[in-house]
Amino acid sequence: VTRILSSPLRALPGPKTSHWLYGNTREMYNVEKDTLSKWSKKYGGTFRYKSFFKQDALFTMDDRALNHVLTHVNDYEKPEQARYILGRILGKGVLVVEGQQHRQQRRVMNPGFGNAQIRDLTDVFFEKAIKLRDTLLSSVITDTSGEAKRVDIMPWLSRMTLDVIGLAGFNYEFNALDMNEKPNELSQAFEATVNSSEGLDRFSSLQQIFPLLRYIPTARTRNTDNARATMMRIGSRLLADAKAAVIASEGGEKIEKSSVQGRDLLSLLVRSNMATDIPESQRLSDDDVLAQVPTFLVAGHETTSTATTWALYALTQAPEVQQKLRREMLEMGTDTPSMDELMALPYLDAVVRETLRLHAPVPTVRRIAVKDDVIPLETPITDVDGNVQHEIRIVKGTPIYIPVLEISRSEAVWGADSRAFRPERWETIPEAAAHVPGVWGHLLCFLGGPRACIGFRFSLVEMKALLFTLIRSFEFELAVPVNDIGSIAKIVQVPFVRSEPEKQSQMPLLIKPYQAS
Ligand code: HEM
Repeated sequence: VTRILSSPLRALPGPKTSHWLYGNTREMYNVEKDTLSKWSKKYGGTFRYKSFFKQDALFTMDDRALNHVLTHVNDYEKPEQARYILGRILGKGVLVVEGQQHRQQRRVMNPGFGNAQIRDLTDVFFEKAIKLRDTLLSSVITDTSGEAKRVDIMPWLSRMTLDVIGLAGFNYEFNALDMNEKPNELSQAFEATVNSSEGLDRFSSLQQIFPLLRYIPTARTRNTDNARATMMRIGSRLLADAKAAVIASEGGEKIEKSSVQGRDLLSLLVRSNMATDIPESQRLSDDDVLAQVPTFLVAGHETTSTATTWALYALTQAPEVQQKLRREMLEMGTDTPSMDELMALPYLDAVVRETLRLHAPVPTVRRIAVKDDVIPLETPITDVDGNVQHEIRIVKGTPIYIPVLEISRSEAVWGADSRAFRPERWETIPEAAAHVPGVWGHLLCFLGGPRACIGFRFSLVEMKALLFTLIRSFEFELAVPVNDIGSIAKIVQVPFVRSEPEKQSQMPLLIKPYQAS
């Protein structure tokens, strides 16, 4: 109560509270209602909202404020509820830990995600993209009459990125694209954990808010525990393999070039952890290394497949862009360009940027202030008493809401047509976008600062390999009227069909093989 009465945010403009327990949080996550855009027009880019139990919280789109929050990682941590849910699935992986532990993990992991390491994985991206293309051609679009076929592309892209993260992440074959294979043990375990955190029921939501309730076991928690045990068992085997391969290669044994072993993220992590420039005290324990296996799965699988799903959707709505992109890529006389050739295609690059600007898979990020602080502002605000404020005082425990997607769709930054899909806009980047504190592309889709997405290069090359392969081989149209497509916030923001809500997420496309005229 004292926190509510003494909150320095009380003088900031902001919406009324709609619920004693949830505050404004439920409206904020309802993407369909476009609430954030309405509120930022009404109250400005920085305003107060109410979090759980009507606690004052800060929403900000201000570059300077965001830069402050994202770079002071010791003062702004992930909310405990988010860490609790992720931690139950991942253990103490890099997505979950904070402070010294996080710095230590990032230090050992960073070398695995460099340009050279991703270059070495490009053949895996193409192998699986081509496998997807061939499976679609041979088993899904079997009609030879040239008629387009309706296909929900989401599960296909999801299988492709699962296969990629398995192989490139820890040298494991999921064979998710194999029509004849049953889902294997690891993919079943992974599905079980994701399903148990998706669409949380009321009791699980309450467990997040009231930690004591977490001690009450439910069917959901038991499922998660079982699935986690399976992931850990298989992960331990993969870790042992990775260690053996690294030791063998240090001993001069040659690893066959066609094998992924030794190039996958887990092996690179093991190698970096053994490197002589890492002091003994800074090395990761086996448990810490193991926790990165489900971390890679959660962080690197649906994110990239969802982004690619939205890219295909956007291309169906801009047929001239789809054609121009296809022309650029067909000019390259190979199915498997090198990473450098792929990354040098200018229009493909603009299409990927424009997709991640309009359809950032992670639309919001939240943080909690762990101490009292003063946040500087680029754009001063006028509070409800008429005072102009150049900085904002906040107290320990204040939630901060970073509206990743709202910022990249903002008219103030991207102009009056900010909600239109127009890759050409990337030829001249507006001045207002230059200061967005993101690690990539003047966007916050991969966040910024020391906790920015470690896998952003990995996902960009993977996404481009997918688009390169699919757009050269197929023509895509939307199978339902465009107004029927909505989006819904799950772990990532996914599309669904409004007239078929029971099917949850899907992206029905009409697909036919491309034939040059
Ligand atoms: C389009 C695809 C992707 C998007 C949009 C994306 C987005 C993000 C975002 C927004 C964060 C910050 C989350 C937060 O701090 O609250 C993040 C963190 C992370 N991402 Fe990605 N990601 C993508 C692909 C990948 C891939 C392919 C991998 C791994 C192979 C990956 C691994 C990670 C990891 C390990 C973190 C935690 C980093 C840390 O806390 O230090 N991501 N990602």
